[in-house]
Amino acid sequence: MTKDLAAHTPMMQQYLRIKADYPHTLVFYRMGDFYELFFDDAEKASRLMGVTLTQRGSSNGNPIKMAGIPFHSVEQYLGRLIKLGESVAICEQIGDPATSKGPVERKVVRVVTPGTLTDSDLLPEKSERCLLALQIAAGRARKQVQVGLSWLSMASGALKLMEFTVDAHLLETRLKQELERISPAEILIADSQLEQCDPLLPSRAVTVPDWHFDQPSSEKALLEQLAVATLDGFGAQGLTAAIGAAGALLRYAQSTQGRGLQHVRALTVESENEFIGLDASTRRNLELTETIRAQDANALAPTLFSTLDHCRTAMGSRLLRHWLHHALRDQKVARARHAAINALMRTDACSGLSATLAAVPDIERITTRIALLSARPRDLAGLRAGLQQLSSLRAYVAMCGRDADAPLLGELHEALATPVECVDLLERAIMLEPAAMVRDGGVIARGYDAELDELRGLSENAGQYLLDLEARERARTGIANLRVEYNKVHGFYIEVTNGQSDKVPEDYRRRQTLKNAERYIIPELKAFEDKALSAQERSLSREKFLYEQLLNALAPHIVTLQAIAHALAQLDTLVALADHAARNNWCAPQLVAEPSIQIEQGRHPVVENQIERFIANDCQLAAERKLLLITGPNMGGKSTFMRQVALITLLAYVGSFVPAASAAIGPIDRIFTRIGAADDLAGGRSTFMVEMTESAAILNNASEQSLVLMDEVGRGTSTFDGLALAWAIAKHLIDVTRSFTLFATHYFELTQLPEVHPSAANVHLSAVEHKDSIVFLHAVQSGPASQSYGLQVAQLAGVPAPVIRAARKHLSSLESQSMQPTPQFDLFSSVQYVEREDAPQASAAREEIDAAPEQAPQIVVEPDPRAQALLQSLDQLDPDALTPRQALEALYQLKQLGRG
Ligand SMILES: Nc1ncnc2c1ncn2[C@@H]1O[C@H](COP(=O)(O)OP(=O)(O)OP(=O)(O)O)[C@@H](O)[C@H]1O
Repeated sequence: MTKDLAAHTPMMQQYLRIKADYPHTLVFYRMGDFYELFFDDAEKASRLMGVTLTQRGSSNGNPIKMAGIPFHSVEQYLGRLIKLGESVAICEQIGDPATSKGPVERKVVRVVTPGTLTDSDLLPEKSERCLLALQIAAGRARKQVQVGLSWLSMASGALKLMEFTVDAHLLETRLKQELERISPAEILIADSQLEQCDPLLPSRAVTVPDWHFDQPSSEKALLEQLAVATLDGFGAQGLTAAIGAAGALLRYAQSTQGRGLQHVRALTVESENEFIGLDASTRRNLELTETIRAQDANALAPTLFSTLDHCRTAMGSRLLRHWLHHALRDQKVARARHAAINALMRTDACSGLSATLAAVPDIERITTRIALLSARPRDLAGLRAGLQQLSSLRAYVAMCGRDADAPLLGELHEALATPVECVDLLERAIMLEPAAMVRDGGVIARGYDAELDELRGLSENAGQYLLDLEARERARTGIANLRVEYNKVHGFYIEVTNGQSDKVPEDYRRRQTLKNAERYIIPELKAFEDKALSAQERSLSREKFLYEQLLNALAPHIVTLQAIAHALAQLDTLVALADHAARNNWCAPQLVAEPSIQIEQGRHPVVENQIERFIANDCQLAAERKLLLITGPNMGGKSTFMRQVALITLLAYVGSFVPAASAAIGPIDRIFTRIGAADDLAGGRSTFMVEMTESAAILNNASEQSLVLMDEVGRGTSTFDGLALAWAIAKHLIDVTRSFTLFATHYFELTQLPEVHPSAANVHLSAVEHKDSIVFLHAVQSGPASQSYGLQVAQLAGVPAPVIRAARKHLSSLESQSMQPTPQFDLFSSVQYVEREDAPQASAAREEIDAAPEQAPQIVVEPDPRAQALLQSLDQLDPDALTPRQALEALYQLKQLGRG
């Protein structure tokens, strides 16, 4: 279409020339009050936005397909397109239609892309949207690759680099892990890397020419951007691949904004081992910020983030989300946060802080918009209001004894000093309640600029002036019905009816003759007209000028404002964590040097708020006890227990208090989970394949300081294969990786492992059978479980009675062939029930103890008449219907029954 430009209308020629620079981007082409899209863009837009596809004449003999949207609703359409991963180039009229020959000059003023958003209407409030550039190079050693990453949150100005070397066959897993952590909204790669990278990336990447990744020019661009002479101060020396990526990233980011990025002033280099490693599936399994079933209706179910997010500012919520995904291995950082939370909880500063923080707007994003000159008047009024809260926030922080016990609060106190000059400027310059748009006027405060005040005075006082003039002229001429008026065509005039025209003075000059009247002008009125007519226009343009000047005057404060925003975010997050800890009775964890995960009375941070009575459980792991084999019935609480241990460990390193009576956690480098059995049909991997891939990653990467959760490994294949694999995996974790491991299984054979491996121990989740049903006690007890209660659980789940009956029949026939038991049945065959005086959950609960392994498998069920009578009596009791006295009597009766 573009080949033969001359054959098109001049307007289409202009469009096609612009479109040629944005072949993969939808071009919103401004035509008066509309943005219009043409040709393929029009078709795509009509499909994606549901707008009508029409035609706009023809060009070069072909009809021009067109779709248009009104300019005032552009944000709404942009929002929809960005959500779908599209980018949009906004092309405005920049020439003056009055003086243009041919089509008005147009230019793309910005490109809106998913990874470079800064508009408050398009950005999610509580999460970051970042742009990431990626470069893969050959590693120094054979079969190794070097990966350079650079990412930028345009909305906050945070620019980061990371570089790592990895064996080529582990590239995919490793890259996925980082991408899941960083979660970029848009990825940039070099043209020549598309083929290699495409299968590794979660979404389609944007490609740019290879030379954009050129290292020397990228380094130069980075030095210029950061206004420094060397990158050494940031620890970025020698990160060639990552620096190349940063260069491409900055170039792209600048081109989308159509201007420099004056808010990108610092660089952070992240190292591979800085954070507690969480791979992609672990982040999901632990439901940190998304539920496992994020795609379906359960998306609204609570996550760790949604449970903890009592933040009062969006900055705090974003930081909390970041902390949950970036727990630092360094215990010092977490300890400082624990101390700050402790100090906040000691006083009643929290409620005052919460209330004050609620009045603070998103200073981080406003600062970015100031830097990009896109801040709106209400952004500035909000910023002013937020900064005015700083002194009272500081006073609350001071109440918490910031120095000795909680140096972090001391640092925040310092960072929250009011930037007096900046606040003063905003107070003087911006009206108390400014208009939404500068173009509407009513933004700059009175007294800020004498010229503006005068112009405003002129247009505001025009009415009074005209009345005064009318009165004066009536008196001077004696014409009682003389009127001073205005119309658009003739401007101001003095109207005198025909009967009075002989009284008209010399200095009146005729402007217009009507049937019954004459209209005149006098020099004074003419002078006023010149001034007044243009006053409003001039006052609007003066305001616009002053506003731009104001944004420039705020530029030197950007770094300070960013620091304040960061301090506010930290304070808000700490207050939210303190608040949650106080409300839910969480404790301060101890981070210790010894290998240990010792949790007393631990709870699941999310589930404890979901159900009425959560049973707390201990977890004891140490150098000499590193693997717990967890058995127990389905629905018994195994997964919940394992997850809660992982979450408590992670929360301790995030710097939060934890849901437990006490917790002592040693150094942790990674947390791995192999939980659930999800098919990866889209990725072409079966349940078992996913299970084994995840297990392989764990066995290859876990260390002595890793925490590993293994849930029913091996169940995706045949019983014997599964058992054999589970056995071998558990042994490897005990002997080779020596990681802290929670290993839930239904294979009874595995419960023998502790006999040969003293660093392994058996625990189980208890349950009791009652009539044909089952009561889960959810308590973790030592020793292996004895029974699966699979049929009872199936019955609870609504499996039809005939199926349950058939299963029961089949089960007994299998059990009677106990000479050749399958391992699965072994688990439930060598049990006997005995009654124990100290059973903790209920006097009628039958505790299981396992028979010695060498005993022949047999089922010895001794129906205990006392227990049955007790259960029956308990069953008949309705606690809600009893008076206290009746309850006491019932208790005596039960006691009596128990004695037999
Ligand atoms: N400690 C607890 N206190 C109270 N309720 C609990 C506790 N742990 C788990 N539950 C409840 O029991 C249900 C089942 O727990 P969970 O999924 O952990 O069992 P499971 O043993 O892993 O089951 P399966 O073997 O079928 O996967 C949970 O949904 C929760 O409501």
